[in-house]
Amino acid sequence: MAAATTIDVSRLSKSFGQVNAVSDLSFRVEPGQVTGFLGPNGAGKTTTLRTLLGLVAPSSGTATFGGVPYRDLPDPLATVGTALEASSFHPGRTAHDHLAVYARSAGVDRSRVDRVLAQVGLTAVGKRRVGGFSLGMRQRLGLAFALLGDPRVLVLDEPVNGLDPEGIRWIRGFLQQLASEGRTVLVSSHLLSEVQQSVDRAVIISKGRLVYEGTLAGLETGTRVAVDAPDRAALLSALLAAGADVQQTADSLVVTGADASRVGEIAQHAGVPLSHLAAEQAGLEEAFLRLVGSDTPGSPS
Ligand SMILES: Nc1ncnc2c1ncn2[C@@H]1O[C@H](COP(=O)(O)OP(=O)(O)OP(=O)(O)O)[C@@H](O)[C@H]1O
Repeated sequence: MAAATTIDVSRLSKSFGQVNAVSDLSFRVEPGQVTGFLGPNGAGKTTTLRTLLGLVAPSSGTATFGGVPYRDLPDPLATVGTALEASSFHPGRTAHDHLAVYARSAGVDRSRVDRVLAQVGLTAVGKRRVGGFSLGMRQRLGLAFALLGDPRVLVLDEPVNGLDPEGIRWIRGFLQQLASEGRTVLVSSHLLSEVQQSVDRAVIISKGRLVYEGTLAGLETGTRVAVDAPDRAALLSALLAAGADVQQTADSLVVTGADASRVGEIAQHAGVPLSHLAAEQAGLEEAFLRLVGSDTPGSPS
């Protein structure tokens, strides 16, 4: 059995009535890296994370820590730290009290409270009521909460949401530090741009299904080829007949999923002389939007 420091999602499906929130989803998250769990709003990220943490029962499949469901972990707090909802703190309590109450009920040493407040940069405001905290401060408190049991695995739902640019810079270093200590760090976000500086690997889902798992660099190397011919219609039908994925722009045809030499070959085979053939690097954001579909809420159209 794999160690309880990996996250293993295997053939996971979850339906709410007619809605298939997650469909046959499989991926693995390894220690020592920050992994982004990405997809547009409604893609199924929260449902997956809630299933992983035993808060939602799967319709089928499993979501475990090295094969062990959350509820069966021998020492869950020392194994997994979670931050699922940044705003669910009682406004009348101080940050310190929140953590102290939780530490006591969980049997965590009280000295951890000051330690985690310092780790997330909240020492100076630890005695202030949470009701006056900004969203960014509540996000930091959520992270402190997740770290209380000094867990080997961190599952963080949208921790960057609401942070200002300085907060985003801070969390980047913070997450990388946790990963460099050998921890497993899974961070969800609906915006690639929010986390692209922070993550080493990405698991991308759309409409409940896996659309990409790998490094961000690998996502970026998806090349596209701009191609044109005096007889563009003949070129288009040759490419389509060869099964290429072709889009038409004002300037040329754009082929994805085939390299320039293959596109040249198709044209030559069809006897279509070319006027233009160039490989272009698709940008990260563009590759992401292509994977998740252009109906992403809030995405530039
Ligand atoms: N308890 C529920 N009852 C009914 N439908 C639900 C429930 N929870 C989630 N859904 C539906 O499942 C789908 C996936 O939702 P989910 O919250 O997992 O997506 P998400 O990727 O986390 O999105 P967001 O970033 O907006 O939280 C959506 O269509 C949502 O409306």
